[in-house]
Amino acid sequence: MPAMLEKLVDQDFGKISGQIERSISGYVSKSSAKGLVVGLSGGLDSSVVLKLAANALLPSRVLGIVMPSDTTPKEDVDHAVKLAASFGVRYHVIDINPLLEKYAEVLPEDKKARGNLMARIRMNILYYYANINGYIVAGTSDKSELQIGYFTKFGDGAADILPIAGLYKTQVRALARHLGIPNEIVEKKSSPRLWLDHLAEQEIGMDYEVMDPILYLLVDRKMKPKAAAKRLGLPVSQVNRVKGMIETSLHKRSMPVAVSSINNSSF
Ligand SMILES: Nc1ncnc2c1ncn2[C@@H]1O[C@H](COP(=O)(O)OP(=O)(O)OC[C@H]2O[C@@H]([n+]3cccc(C(=O)O)c3)[C@H](O)[C@@H]2O)[C@@H](O)[C@H]1O
Ligand SMILES: Nc1ncnc2c1ncn2[C@@H]1O[C@H](COP(=O)(O)OP(=O)(O)OP(=O)(O)O)[C@@H](O)[C@H]1O
Ligand SMILES: [Mg+2]
Repeated sequence: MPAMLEKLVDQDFGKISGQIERSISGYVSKSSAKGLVVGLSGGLDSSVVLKLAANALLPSRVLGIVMPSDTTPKEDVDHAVKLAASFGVRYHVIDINPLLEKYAEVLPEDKKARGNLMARIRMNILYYYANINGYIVAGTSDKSELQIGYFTKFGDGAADILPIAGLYKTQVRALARHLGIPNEIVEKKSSPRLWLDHLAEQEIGMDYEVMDPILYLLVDRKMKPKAAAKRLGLPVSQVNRVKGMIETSLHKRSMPVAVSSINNSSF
């Protein structure tokens, strides 16, 4: 394993999970929320968030929502349901296909927009359950996805708290092992499942094991691409590609821009 990647994943995950769990319970009590709701895909990130939430709060204050579509493999649903049941967390399974079909009756066809619509339908359902229970929504984005904008704006990117926002994908995988998440989930290739055969690393065009050290040097160490490339023994063009993804996705990590220039301070 390359040295920089080894450094990233060689962490005290007992300490890290404890810190995240205290942050979750601290925020939940400060916000007077009765609990947390999280979308369960049967993938790595949501499984880790579920476990951290169940550790941080009583499992009875955590609600998991499994929302398969026609592009969700059955084994993902099985993994999500089994995991929630093993933690004693309540869950609902809601098939979002009828909703997608209704949209398809009035919208033009587009593969990517339909995928993003899935993420936004799921967001609506999570907030519905947050509303009726007095809960808040736990998002599952990790630092890799957040920094390159690999999420649907106002879809899976919409949440009230982001428990694993400080951890790169490779670190989330290592944390999952520490937390005892089943191997069938830990070893699953990351996928948004927004269309058939959709794989994250394929769409991004880079493996997380290569991208995370680049992100670390650019984002945390604030290194210039040339220096980062030299440090990692990679072509500078590869580092620049990651830098480009960070820059073009800035709008996804910011509040909508108030383009009006009206200044009320003179009234
Ligand atoms: N400069 C700018 N300033 C302000 N807003 C800007 C903008 N550029 C685009 N936008 C807006 O952003 C929209 C594009 O963003 P968005 O709608 O998110 O769409 P987009 O970024 O094109 O697609 C979402 C990507 O995230 C991936 N994803 C989604 C969900 C989950 C996961 C996962 O890892 O599980 C991954 C998905 O596979 C896809 O590659 C534009 O239609 C426009 O409305
Ligand atoms: N079928 C689904 N049911 C419920 N929630 C879902 C479903 N698909 C996606 N989500 C929600 O959207 C989030 C983003 O998906 P994403 O694929 O990034 O995460 P993941 O599946 O948990 O992990 P990985 O990124 O490793 O695949 C999920 O963590 C989950 O909260
Ligand atoms: Mg996934």
